[in-house]
Amino acid sequence: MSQQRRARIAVLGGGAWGTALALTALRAGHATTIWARDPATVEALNLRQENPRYLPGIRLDKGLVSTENLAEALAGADCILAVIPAQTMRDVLQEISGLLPVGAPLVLCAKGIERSTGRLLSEIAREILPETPIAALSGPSFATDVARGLPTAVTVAAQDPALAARLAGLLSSPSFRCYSSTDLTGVEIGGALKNVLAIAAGAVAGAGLGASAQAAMVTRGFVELRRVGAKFGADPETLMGLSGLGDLILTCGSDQSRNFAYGVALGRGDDLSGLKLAEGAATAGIAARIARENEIEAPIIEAVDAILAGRSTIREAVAALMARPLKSETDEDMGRAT
Ligand SMILES: NC(=O)C1=CN([C@@H]2O[C@H](COP(=O)(O)OP(=O)(O)OC[C@H]3O[C@@H](n4cnc5c(N)ncnc54)[C@H](O)[C@@H]3O)[C@@H](O)[C@H]2O)C=CC1
Ligand SMILES: O=C(CO)COP(=O)(O)O
Repeated sequence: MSQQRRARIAVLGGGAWGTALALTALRAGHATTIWARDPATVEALNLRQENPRYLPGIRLDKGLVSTENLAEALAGADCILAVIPAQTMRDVLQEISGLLPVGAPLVLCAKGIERSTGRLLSEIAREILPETPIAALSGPSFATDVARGLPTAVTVAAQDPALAARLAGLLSSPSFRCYSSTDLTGVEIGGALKNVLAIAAGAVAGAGLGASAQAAMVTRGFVELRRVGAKFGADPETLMGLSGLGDLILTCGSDQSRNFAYGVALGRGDDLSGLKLAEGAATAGIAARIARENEIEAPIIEAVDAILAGRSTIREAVAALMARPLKSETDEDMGRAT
């Protein structure tokens, strides 16, 4: 679908990804307002075309508007992008309930599972905003790459195919290509779990266990992602796409990934305080619990949880993974087999 008319886009969150997505919306020709709660960020965005706290060193395009006032950001919006950390999504959705223009879709752009409930972000959104059309945007996309206008492709998913296609058209621009999907669950699961697996891959790298171990960890981690996805009813093809395998490839091998960097620090035994947002650290525990409760074999996700909770060291976890009973590589309980 081609690009659509000039719309009003409200972006909730003035962090790295919120700013980058606001730039894509602007470049797609839309009037774009960022709601940020930090006054210094609002001022920097409005007056200096920069976001020194979250996107240092990147000069932003002219035309972005930012406000601390939620009602002002949402007034007249045709589409809202929610770009705050997954664990804060519920609070922010509660704050915006009552302020949303009727019929305007909400696009969830965070990657995670709610730690306290095990809910996907779309489930939380439906619970709090039952009248609002819900979508999700996910895929391999570092904020700095997107902000710099480097070519990027993502998936925009909504259960309603017309909505998914409309949003993909709305948000696409020459450097930002959105594919549409109706597999909202699959797109969300891929984005949430790849963060946990990026921590695992980073930990292997940080502990100096070698590139071969890292490749094995990512590959077997992907098997776990597909198993969990199958349980949630995700389409296996979605998980092979941008929001699953694509994002896993990106984040499991690049220091640009905050989750990978978090894993590297973990593997080296460095101090973890002061590191940037690593959503996988918040999702690991609940993902492991979901796997256990549904009798899904997910030893890597469980190992990340155990390491983060201090129940295991990385070397113990890797030794345990290597000592698991031998089995067929393809004899798996996944979408393909169920
Ligand atoms: N940075 C990236 O390259 C990408 C990030 N994402 C996802 O986007 C989400 C946000 O990530 P980033 O923007 O990169 O994080 P960030 O750490 O750069 O920014 C987070 C923003 O959320 C705000 N925030 C935090 N708690 C809040 C609350 N309770 N109420 C309102 N605002 C709050 C912060 O003030 C900040 O503006 C995450 O789920 C991440 O996985 C997805 C794709 C790419
Ligand atoms: O999700 C991302 C890229 O697609 C960003 O990854 P990190 O949150 O690990 O930096």
